[in-house]
Amino acid sequence: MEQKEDCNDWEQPLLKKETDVAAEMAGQQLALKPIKPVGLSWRGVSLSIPLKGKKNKGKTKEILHQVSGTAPAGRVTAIMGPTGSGKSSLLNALAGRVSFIKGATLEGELSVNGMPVEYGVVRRLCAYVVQDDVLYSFLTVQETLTLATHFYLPSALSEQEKATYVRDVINALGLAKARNTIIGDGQVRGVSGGERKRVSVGVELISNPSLLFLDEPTSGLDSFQAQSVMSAMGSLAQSGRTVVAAIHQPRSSIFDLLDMLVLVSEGRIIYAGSRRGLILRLPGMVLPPSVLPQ
Ligand SMILES: Nc1ncnc2c1ncn2[C@@H]1O[C@H](COP(=O)(O)OP(=O)(O)OP(=O)(O)O)[C@@H](O)[C@H]1O
Repeated sequence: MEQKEDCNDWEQPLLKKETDVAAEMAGQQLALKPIKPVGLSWRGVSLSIPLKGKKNKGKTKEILHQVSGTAPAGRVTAIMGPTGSGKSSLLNALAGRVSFIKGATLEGELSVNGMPVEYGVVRRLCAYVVQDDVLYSFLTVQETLTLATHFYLPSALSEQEKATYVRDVINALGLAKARNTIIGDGQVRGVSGGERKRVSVGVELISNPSLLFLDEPTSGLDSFQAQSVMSAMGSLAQSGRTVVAAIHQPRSSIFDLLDMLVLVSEGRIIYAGSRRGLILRLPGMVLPPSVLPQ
C-alpha cells in the first residue's frame, strides 16, 4: 500500500455531513473530517500504447480517442461500455495511473474544480479500488481496516485516534455487523462478496479521499451484493465525495443508482452526461450492443 498525501488542503468550502452533525451532537467526535469537494473534468483524452513484437516496432495502438466528460463532486459517475471498449484505460488515465505502462502516450486536459491540473495531481488526490482486491483472509474486517491505518495515517496519531477512523469507515460502509467476521477465502467462510468489496473500499477510505475510483466494483457479485456495494458508493457520494466507477453492463437496479454516465465504445465517447439526460435522448440514439444495462 502506498502512502497518500493529505487530500484536505484544497481551498474549497467544506461540506458538513448530516451524520457529522448528528455525531457531534451526540458528543462523539468524527475522525473522518468533512471532505472538500473535487469535481473532475477531462477533455480530449487520448491514450496510445506501443504494440509488442518485433514486426510491430514503432507502431502504436490508440486505446482512447479524444474522450471528454465530467465527474462532479457528490455524484456517482459510471464509465460504461462493452468489453475492451476502454473503460479501465479511461479510469486509469484519469487516476494518473498510465505512467505504469511503458511507452504509453497520454494527451488531453484534466481539471479539478475548473482548474487545469497535471495527471499526477489527481493521483495524489484520489484512492483507487482495484478489481481483484488483496485482503488477508485470516483478519477480521476491523483488523483489516486497523492494519490500513498503519499504512495510510500519520504515525503520530494515537491508537485511539486510529480506532476512531476505523469506526467511522465501518459505519460509513454499513459494515458494523461484519466488524468481527474474518475476510475468509475459498476454504474458510468469511464475509459475503459485497462486504468483502466494501472492506476493499474501506481500506482506501481510511485516508479520507475526496475522489474515489473503482474498477468493476460489482463484478462477480450477485444482484443483492452488487446493490449493497453501489448503495454504499451512493452514500459516499452523498457525503460530498466524487465516485467514478468502470462498470460493464450494470443490471437495471444498479443503473438506477448512477448519477452521471460516460459511455465509451472502441475507445471513443458515445455519451457523457447525466443518466436522466441519456434516457431522454435514447429514442434518437444509435448505440452499439451491450452498452446499456441488462
Ligand atoms: N497495457 C496494454 N497494452 C496493450 N493493450 C492494452 C493495454 N491495456 C489495454 N489494452 C487494450 O485496450 C483496449 C481497452 O482495454 P480496457 O481494459 O480499457 O477495456 P475495458 O472496457 O475495461 O474492458 P473489460 O470490460 O473487458 O475490462 C483493449 O483492446 C485492450 O486489449
